[in-house]
Parts: sequence; structure tokens; C-alpha cells
Amino acid sequence: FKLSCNTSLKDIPKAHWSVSISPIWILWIRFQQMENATVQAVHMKKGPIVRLGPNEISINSVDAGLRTVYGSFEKHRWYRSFWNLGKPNMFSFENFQLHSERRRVLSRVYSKTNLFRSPLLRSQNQHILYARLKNVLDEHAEHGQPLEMVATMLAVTMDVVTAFLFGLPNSSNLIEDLEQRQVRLAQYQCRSPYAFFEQELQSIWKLLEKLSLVVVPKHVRVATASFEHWVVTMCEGAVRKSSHQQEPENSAQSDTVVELLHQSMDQERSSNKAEDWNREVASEMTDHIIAGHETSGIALAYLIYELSRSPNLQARLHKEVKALFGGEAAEDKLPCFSAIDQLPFLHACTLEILRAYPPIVGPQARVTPPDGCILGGFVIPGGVRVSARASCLHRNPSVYPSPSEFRPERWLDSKRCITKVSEAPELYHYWWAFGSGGRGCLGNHFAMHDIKVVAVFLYSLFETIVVDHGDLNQTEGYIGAPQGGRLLIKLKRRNEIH
Ligand code: HEM
Repeated sequence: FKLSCNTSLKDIPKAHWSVSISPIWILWIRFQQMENATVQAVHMKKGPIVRLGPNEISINSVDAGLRTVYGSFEKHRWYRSFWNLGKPNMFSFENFQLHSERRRVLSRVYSKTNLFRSPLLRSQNQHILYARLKNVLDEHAEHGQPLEMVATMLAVTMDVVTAFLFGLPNSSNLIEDLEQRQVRLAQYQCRSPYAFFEQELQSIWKLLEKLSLVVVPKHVRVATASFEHWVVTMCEGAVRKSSHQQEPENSAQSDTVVELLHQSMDQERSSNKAEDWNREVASEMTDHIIAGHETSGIALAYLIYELSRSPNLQARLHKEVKALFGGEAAEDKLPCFSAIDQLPFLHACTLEILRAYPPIVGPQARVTPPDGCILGGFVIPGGVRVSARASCLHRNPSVYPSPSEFRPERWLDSKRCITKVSEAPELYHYWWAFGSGGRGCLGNHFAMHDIKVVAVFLYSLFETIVVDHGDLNQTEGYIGAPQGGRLLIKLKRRNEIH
């Protein structure tokens, strides 16, 4: 239908007196990295739909139209900053058709059925956890030396995701290679202070670039190019390897994600120059690496923190995990993936950590359709930037009492985990860690599995205790990492496991 009446944003409660005439207020808030907390406070005071700028609104309720916005609205141009190697990818496609073709191909690979049946993923997880991580943890436990868990978890998730994308022989080993870890994580992280200019001031940014006026320092450009080159090398290794390199254990499924993408796009490749196509594949893979390592790594670091400071919760998880091993040694074999997935307390802890500390904490920007729409009872014109944030939705005290506390019990009903949305609709409708709709997270099953499998491994073998940490409040941008970036954990072996 067409909303032909005079639509305008003037009736929507304003976040600041200036927002109807200028975007300066919201730009300034974003520049200072105060957006999520500020917008949440505004919602608490002024309701579920608020105006942030002349052409921008924020929504914070399912009833204000969350499903409408994320059901079909297109992504805002803000996502252009996620191009890699000068090429777009699924995450940054604004074009509906390009996006849906790519999503169709990749959804199969990341489906729960495929992941749980994949002998390749199983052997990779097994190798990364028991042949790499266990040595590092054992050594720290033996010498009573605390281990810094933020970088360690980012290393684990990087190794897991690159192994899945490129095969273990072509992937990273940031768990053991500390020098590589430092280099790669720094190359990736040094970009974030400059994201504001590229995302929010695109026209000025382009003009400055045309005039060769540099906003991003040379060392950051060099670091980005080096990170991208690293991904290209892994892509090439994976495509070359196919027949002669072997995964550590017998692997029936031999295709890595990068190979599947190449195969699926043969037709497209014939109309594209091969070099262009290779860059597009590398752009897609860079995005999965970024999406796949940082988010899950952050979630794991927070999970370890919360369980380490709550011995009761940790003991409960240990008990549940121990039973999963059925009296067998927890030393060297991962239990079946679907059994891990069905552990009620672990599931509750995973949902709750992603609620209390959503790794994608910031606004997921969309644009209202050309004919406008109705949101929260307001008639909204076309072309308006509209966003919701997990950080705000997850802090609704009427849905999640004491929202800032980590309370896995809220997902449990006596001993069972509430997994059916119909049993607790509000709890699930407001849980938005992976976004929703056609542009919601592609890797959600992979991420849930990644977090759970690492937790099962860790809490079957070790007890964790907090020694020290930096500021653990989440950063206020799009990704919410621990601000201080430091979590020192003491590890103790649980020799009584079986
Ligand atoms: C705890 C871990 C993760 C969280 C919390 C998370 C969260 C999200 C969210 C909220 C979105 C929507 C973002 C937006 O529209 O602004 C998204 C999209 C996406 N995620 Fe994840 N993600 C996680 C892990 C992963 C992993 C492991 C992968 C793949 C390896 C992945 C790949 C993607 C991709 C490709 C998209 C874009 C989907 C599209 O545009 O159709 N994510 N993720």
C-alpha cells in the first residue's frame, strides 16, 4: 500500500531539541562512542520510538515494529564500510537480488544439520581444542600462571572459523603462535577508531579521498592491506590443496566454504574476470572471519568471566558437562555435537551471555521503503534511517528483571531449558543477539556451537578463577568488546572428572 498522506517525523519524541534540524547531536554522540548507553537512556525516558536526527529514528520494542523493519527493509548505506579488498560481500550488499543469491548458497553450509553432520568440523574442533588449546591451558595450570582470556578466546575463535572456511592445513594457528596472534589481531583492531568517518560521513570521506587528504593514517591502511593479503593467501591455499592435503582425521566431506563458494559461482565467474571474482570471494571470506572470530570470542570471554566469579554456576555447568562424558575420560574426545547442543544449563548460559553482553551491541541500520510505513503508530516517510539495538532490547526490565545481571536461570523452568518460543514469547522475542529476518546472522548455528563446544571442553577439564581484569564494560560502537581488553584467569585442573 502507499502512504500518500503527509508523512513526517515531527510527532516522534526527540532525543535532543536539535534533532529535527540537524544531525550534529547524534554524530557527536557517535564520535564520542556514547551511542548505545545514550540512546537507551532516551528510550527509557521517552518511549519505544525516538527521533535521533532529521532523517533518523530508533525503535526499542517488538510492538513498535521490530519485525516490520527487519522483515523486509533494506540495509542503510552505512554497511558500505564493510567492503573488503574493494569488493562487496553478503553483509554489505544493498542489492536485494545479489544478497539473496549469495545467501542461498551459503545458508546450506551454515545450517545446523550440515554443521552437526560435518566430520570435517568435528575433526577440526577436536584438533584445535585437544591438540592446541589444551597444551596452553595445561601449561598455565601447572605453573599457576594466569592466562589472559580475551585474546586467547579471539585466537580460539579465529582458528575455528578459518579452519572451517579454508580447511585446517590452510588456516590460522593463533592459539600457539603468539607472534602471529599479536600481529593479526592488531592489524584487524587498529581500524576501529577510524570507522566513524567512513560510516557516518561518507560524502566528506569520499571527497577527502579524492583530494588525497588522508583521514586514516598510513600504518592503518598498511595493516588492513596486510590482513586482507593474509586472507587471500588462505583462500589460495584452500583452493590449491583440494586433492592432496588431508585433514587430521578421516574427513568424508572434503569441501571447505571457500571451495563451495567457488563452485557455486562458476557461471558468475565466467562473466566476471577471474581476478575480480577471486577478490570477491576473498571479500566474502574476510567478512566471515571478522564476523566469526570477534563476536564469538567476545561472548566466550564474558562467559568465562561470569562463570569464574560465580562458583555455583560454574559447578552446575561442570556437573552437567561431566555427565555428558558418561564416566569416560574427558581428556581427548569431544562428545556428539547434538548432545552438546541439548545440554539445558549450557544452553541457558549461552543465551544469557549473548543477552547480557550482545557482541553486536550497536545499531543495525535499515532504511524505510520509498512509500513509507507505519511504526509504533507513527506514519514514517520513505528513506528514513531506522535502527534497533540488542543492547537496548535486552535491557527491558519488564522482560528481563535485573537486566544487567547474568542470570541463566531466567531461561530455565525447573531443570529444563525453555527452548520453545511459545512457552516464553517475550523472553525470545526480545532476545536479538543475532538480529532477525533475511539479514539476520548467517552464522548463528556456527556461533552457538562454537561457544558451547569451547565451554564443554574448558569446563570438563578446568576450574577457572578471576585474578584481575581491565574495564569490562562493552565498547559503545557496533561491536561491544570489553573496553579494557584484559581478563586474567587462573586455571586449575579438575582431575576428579571421571
Ligand atoms: C556470537 C557470535 C555472533 C553474533 C552475536 C552475530 C550477530 C550477527 C548480527 C546481529 C547480524 C546482523 C547484523 C546487522 O544487520 O547489522 C549478523 C549478520 C551476519 N553474520 Fe553474524 N554473528 C555471530 C557469528 C557469526 C559467525 C560465526 C558467522 C560466520 C562465520 C557470521 C556471519 C554473519 C554474516 C555473513 C552476516 C550477514 C548476513 C546477511 O546480511 O544476510 N556471524 N551477525
